[in-house]
Amino acid sequence: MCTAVSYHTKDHYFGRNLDFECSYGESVTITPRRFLFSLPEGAEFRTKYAMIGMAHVAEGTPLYYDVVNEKGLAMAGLLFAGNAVYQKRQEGKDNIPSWALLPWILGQCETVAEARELLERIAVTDEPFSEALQPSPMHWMLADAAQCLVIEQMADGLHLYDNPIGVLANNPPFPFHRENIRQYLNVTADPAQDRFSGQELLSPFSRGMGGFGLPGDLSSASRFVRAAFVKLNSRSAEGEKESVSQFFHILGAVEQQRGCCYLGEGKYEITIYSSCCNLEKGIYYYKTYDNHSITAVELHKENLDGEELICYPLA
Ligand SMILES: C[C@H](CCC(=O)NCCS(=O)(=O)O)[C@H]1CC[C@H]2[C@@H]3CC[C@@H]4C[C@H](O)CC[C@]4(C)[C@H]3C[C@H](O)[C@]12C
Repeated sequence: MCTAVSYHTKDHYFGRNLDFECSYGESVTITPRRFLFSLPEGAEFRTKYAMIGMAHVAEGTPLYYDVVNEKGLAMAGLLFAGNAVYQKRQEGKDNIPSWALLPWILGQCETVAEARELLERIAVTDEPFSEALQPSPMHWMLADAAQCLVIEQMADGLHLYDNPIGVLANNPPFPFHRENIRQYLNVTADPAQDRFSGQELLSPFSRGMGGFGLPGDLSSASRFVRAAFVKLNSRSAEGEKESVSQFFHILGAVEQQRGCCYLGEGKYEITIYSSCCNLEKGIYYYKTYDNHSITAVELHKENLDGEELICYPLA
């Protein structure tokens, strides 16, 4: 499971929890401008914008999980098992394998609006990165300071959904989450009132009872609602420190503690890392399951016109 969030104070923030039973060997990875990506069938593309995010680097290629570019456009991939159906190569389309979608979009777009145009011409193909790295079934959240979009490549085509809530989890498809959240309209951060009898017969015995009914479990439908409630009610000061701190608290509302989600064979799903990126400043903050100190890597402190990927192993 995973949860992605976009959040605004004075600046704009984007990040995610990566929930899984094992790590793939990832590092904070900076791709400089004009980096060459090789695609199947001898195709290739060169990026225009530098980017920073969490990636597994294979054969010199960054395979991003979540990433932001120097223009403040951010994107994250979340598992979408059984619903993602990638396409065969198509004549007259930009054939982009699922593993290359993030750098394809962030390498050349400044905004969600620009990305939308690229996506009209794209076929997200089922070509694997390698024999060992087969395509993961994913859907994606894409955001800039102004907009948020969900991208789902399914059997019936490519779907783009405006996402004013600015949250994404896993299955089912986004329209389910958009409907499901409407069941929670009565949940409030305000003190509970006796709507039950309508005559002040009953009174709350605790603070927080206005939130009664907010789902507490780890299913993706529940994480979507809980992350949305916490994010939409979130109050923090405008500064960088307060905003980043608050952002990690939003993600903390949907984090996974080892033991609570059993997968069989002695395996448990946990929040492997949580990330938060300042879109304006290009700073990538993260913490891991066993290191709760926040580590930051700054895009603009690196040479973005270099040739090589820059990788920071996780602290
Ligand atoms: C497992 C993670 C999602 C966690 C998640 O969402 N868990 C919900 C489970 S549930 O939905 O609740 O059941 C996802 C998120 C990003 C993925 C990598 C993306 C690049 C690359 C793409 C290649 O094609 C295959 C290898 C590759 C390294 C990928 C491995 C793996 O797939 C990663 C880490």
